[in-house]
Amino acid sequence: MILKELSIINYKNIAQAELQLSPKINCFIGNNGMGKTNLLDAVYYLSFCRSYTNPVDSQIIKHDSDICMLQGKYIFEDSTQEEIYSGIRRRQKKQFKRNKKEYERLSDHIGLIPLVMISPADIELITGASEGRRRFMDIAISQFDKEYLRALVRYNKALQQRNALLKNDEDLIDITLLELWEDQMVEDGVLIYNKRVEFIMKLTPMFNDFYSRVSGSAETVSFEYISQLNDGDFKDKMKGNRQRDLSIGHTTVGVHRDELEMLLNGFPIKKIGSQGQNKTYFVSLKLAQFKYLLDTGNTTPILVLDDIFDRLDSKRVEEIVKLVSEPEFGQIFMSDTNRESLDKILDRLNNDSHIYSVINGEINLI
Ligand SMILES: Nc1ncnc2c1ncn2[C@@H]1O[C@H](COP(=O)(O)OP(=O)(O)OP(=O)(O)O)[C@@H](O)[C@H]1O
Repeated sequence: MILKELSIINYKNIAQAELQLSPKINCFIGNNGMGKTNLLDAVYYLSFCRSYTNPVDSQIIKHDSDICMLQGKYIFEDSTQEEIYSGIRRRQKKQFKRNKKEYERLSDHIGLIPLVMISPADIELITGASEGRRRFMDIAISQFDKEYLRALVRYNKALQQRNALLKNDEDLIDITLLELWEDQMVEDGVLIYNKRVEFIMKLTPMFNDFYSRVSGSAETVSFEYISQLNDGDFKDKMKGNRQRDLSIGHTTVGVHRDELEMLLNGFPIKKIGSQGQNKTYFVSLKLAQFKYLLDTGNTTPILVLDDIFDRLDSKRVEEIVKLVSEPEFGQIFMSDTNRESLDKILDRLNNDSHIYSVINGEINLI
């Protein structure tokens, strides 16, 4: 599937843009702070109903405006078209429409326009808290598995409710209600766990393959899915921890505590990775996510590469360029600050490409 036309009004510093996009490569060039990431973020928004960089909708509306609008026209492999619209007003519920019809739930949209974004902010996957690594799994799986997304929404709600009960005085807690939320958490938690196990199992060889191709096999990498559900029954654990949870005031067992341990040459990459190795790691992880989505879904996802070549040596850049120019990669959006380096990359890609300049939020085809 490709994004054929994109219209933007008041998205961050982009006051207005109307773009007819290339089905293959779209490059956005400009100096720092000009709006390249904002443009790529708008493309991301139309897939996920939220910004990649800022979860607060009111902050994505251009500073001096009250309304922001995004519209994308997509064409699928079987020639069907989808028109996706989002309107965001300050202090109002956002509108999100598919072919002029408003979604009842935003989660219904997730997966329709699969997309993988690779950005410098992904360093958080390595250096940040475990929440970011769980979100990586959740976003990746939710794009092709509605059952997973629904279970995740129910699990999080049940967790919130259980935690709210646990904050009460122990004598005042309604145990029947507590058990009700626990049963819900167990039912959905087991489903989430099983799907995460399967996802990681299939993702691992793809990740290893990408990493060794990009790095020229210079390092060995791995990751491990760590969950309290790896051993023992979740229901028993939940019951066994109840007294402890009551005294602490929150739930200490469940898939909301899962972790993805990332290793480089057998050591935690968080502690020993160089900037280039970290970048190679998360780029390979995201490329593996792309491949997984491609193999699982029924349309080629959009790939968005925000400023990813910085801090990589020329050999690694060349390998990534070679990889994404393979036919299985479909439409690509990328940004860079340097026209010369981008030209070299495009020469090698030898593809149908559009190059745009981005200056203070104005976007023009060069
Ligand atoms: N809601 C908003 N309204 C107006 N401008 C905004 C808003 N949010 C962010 N900006 C502006 O957008 C600019 C940042 O744009 P962006 O992150 O896209 O830059 P970039 O071209 O990717 O730069 P870099 O090369 O440094 O990554 C900043 O000048 C910032 O002030």
